[in-house]
Amino acid sequence: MAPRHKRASLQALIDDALAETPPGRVVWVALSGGLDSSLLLTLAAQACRRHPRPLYALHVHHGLQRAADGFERHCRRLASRLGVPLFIERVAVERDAGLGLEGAAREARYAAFARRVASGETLWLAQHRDDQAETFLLAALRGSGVRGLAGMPAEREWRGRRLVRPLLACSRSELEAAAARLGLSWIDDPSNTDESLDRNFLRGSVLPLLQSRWPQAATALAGSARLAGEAEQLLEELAAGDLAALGDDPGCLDVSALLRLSVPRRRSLLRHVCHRLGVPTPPAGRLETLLEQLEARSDAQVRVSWSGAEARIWRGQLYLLLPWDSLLPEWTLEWDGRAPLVSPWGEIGVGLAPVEGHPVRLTLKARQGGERLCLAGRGSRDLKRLLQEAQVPPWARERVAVVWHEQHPVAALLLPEGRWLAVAAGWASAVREE
Ligand SMILES: Nc1ncnc2c1ncn2[C@@H]1O[C@H](COP(=O)(O)OP(=O)(O)OP(=O)(O)O)[C@@H](O)[C@H]1O
Repeated sequence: MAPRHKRASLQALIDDALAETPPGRVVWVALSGGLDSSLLLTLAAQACRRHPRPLYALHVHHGLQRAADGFERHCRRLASRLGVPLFIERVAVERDAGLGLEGAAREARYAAFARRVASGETLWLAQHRDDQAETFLLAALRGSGVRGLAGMPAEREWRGRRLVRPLLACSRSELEAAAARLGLSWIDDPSNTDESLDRNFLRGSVLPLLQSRWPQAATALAGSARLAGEAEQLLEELAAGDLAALGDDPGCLDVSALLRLSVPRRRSLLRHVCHRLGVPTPPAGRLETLLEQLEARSDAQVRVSWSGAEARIWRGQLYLLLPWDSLLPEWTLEWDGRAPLVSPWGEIGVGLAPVEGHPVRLTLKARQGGERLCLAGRGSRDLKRLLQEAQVPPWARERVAVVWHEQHPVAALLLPEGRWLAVAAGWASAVREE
């Protein structure tokens, strides 16, 4: 959807957003029961009469406040009046996840969205311009760079789904006027007036004060968010180009090539690769530590971790990793070489069988040290040497499973990637082999 900066009727906005979804593809509306999403569902239902699409509403019941059942009742009434199938997802919000109650509720909500909305489908959210202005201010008050200041995109890919905010260009007062014209009812969330929460304080006290002096304040702040979004896109393009020049492998970057870039470009590239890999970006302090470590002696082994990810430097390469555990020394698994292999990190689609004859019983064990494999044309080889030859970094060697047939090691498999590192003579592996 091309971003709209000029005034357009609400109906035209919704029609445009709908036109982006091919006929037959499902559109979901995330319905909280508040004014904005009640209006969005109503307008979507009207638009779907003009341009038919399968339309569903999704309400997440957080169960956090007494009012929650009232939201659900309202959503049921509205959806049934509009003839839109409504799905209710009940979630348990993890209060102690260190995200604060609002953050934990958001996590639980998005997890519920991902459960219900299938890959390839579209989910509409009802945030509007004033929400965007608040998001911009919150980001500025945290000292964010352009990525944070860009606020919420009008649309984005999210885990294979499309997230769209068709009302992002509309002000709250436009939406209130439209809801009044349509005679809509909605439920006001009582927690929205609690100004101990930063967003509510901005909404209730700060923005009205700003607008009393600068009536266009919300429009201007949302406009700055849009410009920050464009700047961010340019930075992303630059980082993607830098990554391509470095070999296009986000998991492993050549440190000396990285050092030829300016410091801001290094920073931007590191954030970019974290995004590409789906690992959390390092907080500012950790990122600076990592940048300093890039200049450490090239033979030094470096490890910088942050919540949910870590970076290691080994032999002049920077690796960005999820903090995988090691295999426990006593770990063992029976396997027939054909069924999906259930590793401690999940199922892996690999296979192993004798070149001749029938599948046999195999046992996987954590590497103990001292294993030797008999390789075609090379004879008996120490697995440790083979791992060095395959350039398996030291931390990954803790995740090497050795496949045994009777008393003999016949293959070595890197988990959880499922990469074959060595396969003995007379055996054939399926999927990646090195
Ligand atoms: N419990 C929920 N179930 C489904 N969708 C939700 C829920 N809470 C929020 N959303 C979606 O996320 C958007 C932003 O949430 P936010 O909490 O800012 O809005 P709200 O003030 O609760 O609701 P509204 O935007 O409907 O007035 C909502 O517009 C709605 O599309």
